[in-house]
Amino acid sequence: MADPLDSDPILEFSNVALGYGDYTVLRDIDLNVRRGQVVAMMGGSGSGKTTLLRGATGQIRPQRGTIRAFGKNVAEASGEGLRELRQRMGVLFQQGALFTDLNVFENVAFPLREHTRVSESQIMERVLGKLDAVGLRAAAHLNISEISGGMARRVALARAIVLEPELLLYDEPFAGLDPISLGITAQLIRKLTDTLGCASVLITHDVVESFAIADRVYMVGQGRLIASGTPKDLSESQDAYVRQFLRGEPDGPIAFHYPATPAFDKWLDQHTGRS
Ligand SMILES: Nc1ncnc2c1ncn2[C@@H]1O[C@H](COP(=O)(O)OP(=O)(O)OP(=O)(O)O)[C@@H](O)[C@H]1O
Repeated sequence: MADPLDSDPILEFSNVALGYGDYTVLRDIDLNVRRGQVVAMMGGSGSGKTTLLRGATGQIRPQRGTIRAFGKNVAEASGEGLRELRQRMGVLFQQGALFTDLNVFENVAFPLREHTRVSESQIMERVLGKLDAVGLRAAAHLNISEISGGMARRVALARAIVLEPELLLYDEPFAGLDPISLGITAQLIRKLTDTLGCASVLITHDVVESFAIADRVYMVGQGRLIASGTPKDLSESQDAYVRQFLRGEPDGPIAFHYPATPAFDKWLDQHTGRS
């Protein structure tokens, strides 16, 4: 197999700043994700992980720099171009919002019915194939109210991969899972990345599970990229932020207090009459 490092990046951030209005959440971000890789984006609460994901999908435009997906500038894509880019990405949100009025099979079939014109027999084959990949082939007929939270996560995963995306983006895939479901989900993400030959980006707090499957880890904090490398590189890092995060220590450079912003100062002025 070709070395994935020789291939063009599927997702690439070059000197990117991202934020909302005139508030910059993250600056100077350089990262890339290649075919076959599982990449974990880590950082404390509010450090900007979801903001990175929004940048990758084109939901927000960078304040500076360039974000490319499949070689195309995401910020310049609109209309049909953006739809096409998004079809090549499977996004799995934390609340995998399944349609409760559809059964498991129809939930997974939904993107195929919506975006393709494949025949019913092909839909049957593809949907059962994807449900099989997540271990839920025999749950196809169940209603959403009849499945557990962990199973719902896997149904959402089957739905995210049914169009065979080249890039899978997961927002907190391990949040709220019991230890067994957590391990299963992590191994599933690794296996699907390998068998589909896609790339997976995980936004996560979970050090143990993501380090077990990631090829590369990016850690954000204090408004920038704090560290990047293999899980081993990060485990051996002497950086105080990285060490505090990995060890879950309460004391260190990761601030407990949410930082004051110009928007907060303005709000406070308006509400206290402070000038
Ligand atoms: N739509 C928005 N408008 C303005 N500010 C926002 C918006 N969404 C997020 N932010 C701010 O951006 C910063 C980063 O938020 P983000 O959701 O990216 O963090 P996160 O690392 O994903 O956090 P968590 O792990 O707690 O989900 C926070 O300060 C947040 O208040």
